[in-house]
Amino acid sequence: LNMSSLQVTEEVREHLKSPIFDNWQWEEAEMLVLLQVMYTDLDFLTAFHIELEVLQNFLFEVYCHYNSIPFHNFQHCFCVTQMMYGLIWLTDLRSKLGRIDLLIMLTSALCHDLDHPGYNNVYQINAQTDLALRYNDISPLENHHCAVAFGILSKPECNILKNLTSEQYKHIRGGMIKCILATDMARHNEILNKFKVLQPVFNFTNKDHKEVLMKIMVKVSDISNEARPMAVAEPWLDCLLQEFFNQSDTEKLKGLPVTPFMDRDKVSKPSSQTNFIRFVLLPLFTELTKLFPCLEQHILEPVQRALEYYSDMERARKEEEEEEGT
Ligand SMILES: COc1ccc(NC(=O)[C@H](C)Nc2nc3c(cnn3-c3ccccc3C)c(=O)[nH]2)cc1
Ligand SMILES: [Zn+2]
Repeated sequence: LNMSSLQVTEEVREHLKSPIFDNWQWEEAEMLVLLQVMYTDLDFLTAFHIELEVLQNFLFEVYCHYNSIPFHNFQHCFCVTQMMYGLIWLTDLRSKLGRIDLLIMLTSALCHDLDHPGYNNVYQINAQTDLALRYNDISPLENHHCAVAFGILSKPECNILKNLTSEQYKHIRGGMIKCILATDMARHNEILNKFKVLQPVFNFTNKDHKEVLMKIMVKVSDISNEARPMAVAEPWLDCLLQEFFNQSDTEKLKGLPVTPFMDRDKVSKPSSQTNFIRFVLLPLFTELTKLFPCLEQHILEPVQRALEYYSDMERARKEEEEEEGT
């Protein structure tokens, strides 16, 4: 895999900074080069003395540790990292946070679902898997993703952090652990409520304020598919439901409890998505937009359009059912 082969045009570099970037147009090998562009364009290589070859080894090793499953695969990793990259430029975070915090956010996005098995925490705990056993039922997946990330970084040829001071390394390790563990949706309300308290009085020099914002930015990037054009977002929902249905099929086979919004006999795509957008996405994106008003047009409005799209679909389906019922 010759990473420097693909010459990235200026136009692609600019497009890479926008939330309308379409992942479905790109091969995985090209995505690896685009990830390399993100690290170089944010000046991480010069700032942290990262050798290009070590970055390429790191990115390739990350690529190898994502599994070929319907949703939580390397394409999802790329989307989340690309959204994080876009948000950093759109909000001009480079002028508000230190470069080391940007490195934490981008690398957390890149690593946040490493080696995801396609079965969520509820399954891990109910099925008493090795991961649930190892992590005592406490965010088993997110603990695993983070441990795999630092397993990769422990290899000298992949260690992009090797030329940092021990102070810097401690700060990055602590930040990545907090940000990756924050992607457990069971903690969604805990983290959003903390941000809601801080947002009106947000202080970019306050350590605790910055920590909550970094967690929110990784969370927003992680579940942001619906902020992309519908042609890009809708296939992601099909992939997600495929993975959820695989899990609920397995749970039924094993006699384990089945999560309602994962049950292929119960889930309707439009109604589950309207609920998700209304009760999870919009409150989260609205709060972040209060801190960065420029995000209104880039992520809030697309999500509001997505809500209308799925609400119309839901209404049409209901009318069809009523006609069939008569
Ligand atoms: C509070 O914890 C929750 C809340 C909602 C959901 N998921 C849903 O409501 C449904 C299945 N929809 C949904 N879920 C989504 C999306 C993006 N990521 N994502 C997702 C994927 C895996 C685990 C959790 C979530 C939220 C999306 O666009 N839609 C899953 C966990
Ligand atoms: Zn994810």
